Amino acid sequence: MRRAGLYANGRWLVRGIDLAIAPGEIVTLVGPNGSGKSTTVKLLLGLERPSEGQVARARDLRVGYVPQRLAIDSNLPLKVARFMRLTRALSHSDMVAALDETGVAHLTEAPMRALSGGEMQRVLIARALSLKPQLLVLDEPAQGVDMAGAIAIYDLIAAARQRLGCGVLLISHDLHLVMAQTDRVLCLNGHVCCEGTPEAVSEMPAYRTLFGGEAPSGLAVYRHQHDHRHLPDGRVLHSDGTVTQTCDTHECSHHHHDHDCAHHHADDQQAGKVR
Ligand SMILES: Nc1ncnc2c1ncn2[C@@H]1O[C@H](COP(=O)(O)OP(=O)(O)OP(=O)(O)O)[C@@H](O)[C@H]1O
Repeated sequence: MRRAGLYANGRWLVRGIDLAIAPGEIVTLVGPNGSGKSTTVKLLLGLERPSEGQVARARDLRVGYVPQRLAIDSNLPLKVARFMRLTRALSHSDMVAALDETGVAHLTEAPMRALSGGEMQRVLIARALSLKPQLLVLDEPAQGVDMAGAIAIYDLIAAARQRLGCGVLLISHDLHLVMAQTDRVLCLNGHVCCEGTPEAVSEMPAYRTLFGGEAPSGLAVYRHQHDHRHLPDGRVLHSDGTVTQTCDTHECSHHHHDHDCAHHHADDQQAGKVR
């Protein structure tokens, strides 16, 4: 989406949102309550029409969506197997494979209302994955799940991304946990207030102002080595000995942060964006 905004009930809910998700990329939206994360997702999925700007999706894009919560009538005797096939035809073996991928194949015959919070999330993710989505959208998938469970959920999302090569858009409040599995973070507060790799964003003043004490100080998620360093004259020395004028990473090249990109370019090499 380009410069997308939504105006409703006399105010802008979000404005000026630039967001693109590449196949195989995990993008996470973080931001305080009411900052427009769900609204951004609705715009992206076409559930809301932008009041300004553009939103475009690939034609016939298969989107797997994991909603924030599911209202199930607790009196309804709905089994997991039935729930998985409620809205679309799915062979038994595909259903079991999807449940197996998220570690809940043993619950196929269990009633939905008996599931724990973590099991419910895994069933919802399995249902989204059974579509073989090209884009997987998850609204707080580890909500109400303890820390070990949340880490496991983010790990299985990363594994699914690897297997399917799908793009992933996550909404999350688990700043520390989700960041280890994220290529790029957008911090929202009605607009995109900062953006970049998790390491870069966690150090940005705008992010730290928004999240205050909640913000992890210096993330322990340095998954990749710095592969280049900035020479005193501003040029960039790469690990293979070549020298270029700029680091030319995504986060350094395309936008308007008032930060010095030299400090914020840790790991775009993984995403194939360097040079
Ligand atoms: N259809 C709508 N009409 C008017 N206002 C809306 C509508 N949908 C959401 N809002 C308002 O827009 C703002 C952003 O809401 P949104 O749900 O996108 O935030 P969020 O970042 O997802 O919040 P949370 O973390 O609490 O889920 C809120 O103030 C909300 O009350």
